[in-house]
Amino acid sequence: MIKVGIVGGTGYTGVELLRLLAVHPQVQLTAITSRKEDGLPVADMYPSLRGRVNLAFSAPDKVDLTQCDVVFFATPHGVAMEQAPALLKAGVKVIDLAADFRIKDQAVFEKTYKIPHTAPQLIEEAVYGLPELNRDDIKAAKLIANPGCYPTTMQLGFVPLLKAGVVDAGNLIADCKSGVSGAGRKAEIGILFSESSDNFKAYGVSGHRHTPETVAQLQRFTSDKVGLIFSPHLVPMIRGMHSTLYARLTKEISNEELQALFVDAYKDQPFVDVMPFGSHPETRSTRGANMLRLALHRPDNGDTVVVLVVQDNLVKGASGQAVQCMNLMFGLEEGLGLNNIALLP
Ligand SMILES: NC(=O)C1=CN([C@@H]2O[C@H](COP(=O)(O)OP(=O)(O)OC[C@H]3O[C@@H](n4cnc5c(N)ncnc54)[C@H](OP(=O)(O)O)[C@@H]3O)[C@@H](O)[C@H]2O)C=CC1
Ligand SMILES: CC(=O)N[C@@H](CCC(=O)OP(=O)(O)O)C(=O)O
Repeated sequence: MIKVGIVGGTGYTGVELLRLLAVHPQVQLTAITSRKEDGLPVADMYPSLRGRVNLAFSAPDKVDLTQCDVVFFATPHGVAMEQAPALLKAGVKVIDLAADFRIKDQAVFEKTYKIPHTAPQLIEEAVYGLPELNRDDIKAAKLIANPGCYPTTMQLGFVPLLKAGVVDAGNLIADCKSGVSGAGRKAEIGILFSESSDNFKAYGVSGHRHTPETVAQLQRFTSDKVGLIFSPHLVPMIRGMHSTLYARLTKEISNEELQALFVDAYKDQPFVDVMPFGSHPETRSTRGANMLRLALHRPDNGDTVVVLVVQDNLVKGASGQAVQCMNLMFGLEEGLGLNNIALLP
């Protein structure tokens, strides 16, 4: 059994890890931290875990995380970088759901996140945890930088087009919508029910911290310079993300050939579903499931390809993806504990 620790067990991605790992056949939950809820039984806070998780939250300084085989950090940016060096030295694998190790250029990281990097020596060895594009490196990794939720949709939607060299890499557009749980479980005016329900707004259009992460990753798949306009929106639902991606075609290509690029790219990927050309994927078809679903369109058979991508921001966009990485790191079947079907309706 793999002994698992979770730092930040009370947040949305933390409790989503608990939901997935409580029924994972190869996992023994060993330590779950919270600074505010030290001593509180996990199931008292989350009754859906009654009878499934018998641990209590512990303050981070009261648990010895080196007894774990792997520690997930479901914490704000800047926490994992403080603790990862000692854990790795003790032979513990680390999966960070935050951005501490996602960006290889330290100066870009510090400018984007406005915090100094305290473990720059680990940036190079960290592996970007997107299994569909990095599977072999993840298998050998000791430190995983789990991708952001928006970047997961943008990469899996754009990469087959970039790899094939059929679009203008310098003018990619991503119009994305996230459910409110994407902002985490915290008291903030903008995510109060009365502010975010019956309302719809863009944010971060002049610059969002997921742009540098996404551009750097997309750049690996083309020799042309990548340019990306990314417009995130907050949509009044709890879970779910819908990204509408636009790219200008630069080569003669039929719709069948376009579709074949995606079918080929993802035919062996259990957690990416390429729908028939012209479909309209819904966020609820991924709710609670580790699944990213996409479909291609070509309006009026013109020179723009539109890729519609949906996922659950907390599962394929965060905790499910992290468990997928854990399975690969420990030589387990990639889908272990991740094969449930989305809730419908
Ligand atoms: N929500 C989403 O859809 C996604 C989130 N992410 C990323 O995952 C990470 C977690 O997000 P989310 O679950 O939404 O966040 P939340 O705000 O919901 O939860 C944060 C958790 O971290 C703990 N925590 C906060 N500060 C510290 C600290 N200094 N040391 C130790 N623990 C701390 C909190 O508990 P306590 O204060 O009691 O210690 C809490 O359990 C973030 O980096 C986020 O960007 C990535 C993809 C998607
Ligand atoms: C709705 C909402 O607020 N979403 C978050 C993204 C959540 C996520 O993936 O972010 P990290 O890079 O922080 O891990 C945001 O836009 O900041």
